[in-house]
Amino acid sequence: MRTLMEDELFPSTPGKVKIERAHPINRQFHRCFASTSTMFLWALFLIALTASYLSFQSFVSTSSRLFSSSSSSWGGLHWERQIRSSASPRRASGLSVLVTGAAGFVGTHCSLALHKRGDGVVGLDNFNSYYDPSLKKARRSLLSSHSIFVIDADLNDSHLLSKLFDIVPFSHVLHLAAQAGVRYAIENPSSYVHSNIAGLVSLLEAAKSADPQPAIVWASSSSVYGLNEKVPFSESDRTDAPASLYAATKKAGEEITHTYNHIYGLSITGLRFFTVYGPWGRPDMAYFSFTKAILAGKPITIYRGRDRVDLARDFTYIDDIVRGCLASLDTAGKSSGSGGKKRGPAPYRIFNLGNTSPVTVPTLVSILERYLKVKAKKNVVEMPGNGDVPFTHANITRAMTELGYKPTTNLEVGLKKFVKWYLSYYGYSPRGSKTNLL
Ligand SMILES: O=C(O)[C@H]1O[C@H](OP(=O)(O)OP(=O)(O)OC[C@H]2O[C@@H](n3ccc(=O)[nH]c3=O)[C@H](O)[C@@H]2O)[C@H](O)[C@@H](O)[C@H]1O
Repeated sequence: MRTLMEDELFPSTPGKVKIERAHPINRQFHRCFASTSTMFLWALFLIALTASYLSFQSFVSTSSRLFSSSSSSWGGLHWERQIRSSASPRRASGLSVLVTGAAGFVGTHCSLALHKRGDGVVGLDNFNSYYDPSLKKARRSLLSSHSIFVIDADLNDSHLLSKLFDIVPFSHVLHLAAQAGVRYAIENPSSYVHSNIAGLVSLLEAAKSADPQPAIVWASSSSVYGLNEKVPFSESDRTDAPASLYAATKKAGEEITHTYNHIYGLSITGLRFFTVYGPWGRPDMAYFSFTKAILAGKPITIYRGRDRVDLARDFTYIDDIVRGCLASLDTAGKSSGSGGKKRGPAPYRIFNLGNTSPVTVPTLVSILERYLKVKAKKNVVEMPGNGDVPFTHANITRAMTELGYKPTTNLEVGLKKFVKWYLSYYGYSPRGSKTNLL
């Protein structure tokens, strides 16, 4: 449909317009008027373009503020000096590693282990409020007491990432930053897209353009096996039936990293973690939230599968996972490209990092009851259809062969260490009297 303005400017039938001989001054006036109105239209167009750009920018910065608990600030000579110093290895042929999600559970443990053996480590974390940020800040204090610098910024800040790779020729990235949690995806699906898809691509873009390109080791998840019924789960099993959006974004991550390996020659290692637990763990996970509730005398909800079958997980202790992560970094193989250009093929690997001995959820609860010396108030309900899977069980043959991975901590021993940490961190005295509530 033609608009009024079009009709005014471009008459449909020439015969409709009476052509008058105009006076020269009149003609000039008309020409001038015509060019002024064209300029006016262009000006309008440019204003509209600028306005939409500015509103897009403000949308981007608003959403990144929404996803991050604090506005990040970075830059300056002092800041760059801190980054360089933290990234410098203290041993010959040491690695220089950017750890994303460094104030997270696995990120903190890996950063400490890398630093301990003399590698350089720079951390990145957006300190979002998915779970208590004060725990993340406490982990950061632990890291800074070992001179490990953690930048407070979001993965989607591409300016920051490219600046970081300009300042430091990182040999490796250990990418652990993610929106975790299987069931929370029902409540906040976009947070999974923001971190696990957009954030991942933002990181890979920066890494592929870096010179040198780092090797990437990153956290996928056992959840990619979804409704797979073949046990134990092997890396070659099908992973095209995810049960949650979390699982789907991790599976997408495996495909996305594959394209960056294929097009740009980035060395990629994806690690499928199996329900990792331990000291400094995640408060949203069952072993942690059950501990809090049991000590507070509150009931816990235990999910049960179809036909009253108990759910089971291949719970894997944090120290075993850390060894698997470091072995992955050590054996990663170099990226083949530089500055965005592929120069040859690069490794693409996927490993299960599990414990190979699933334990049921009621057994987990009974171990906690024993260590906490408190009986749990149990509320057993049928597993809701919110993304959970009935069981997980890792085949770790590939990780054993190629990484020398060998888990050594069973759930009994691992939970004992967790409970000891929990009681001391949250201020419970040895005799059981609380000095500081959660
Ligand atoms: O391996 C993974 O890739 C994932 O592991 C972890 O997921 P899950 O294995 O689901 O761990 P977690 O929540 O501790 O529930 C454990 C069991 O307790 C059951 N469960 C849970 C809560 C509850 O209230 N009741 C209950 O019975 C529940 O049904 C389940 O059977 C990570 O959170 C996830 O980020 C991802 O890394």
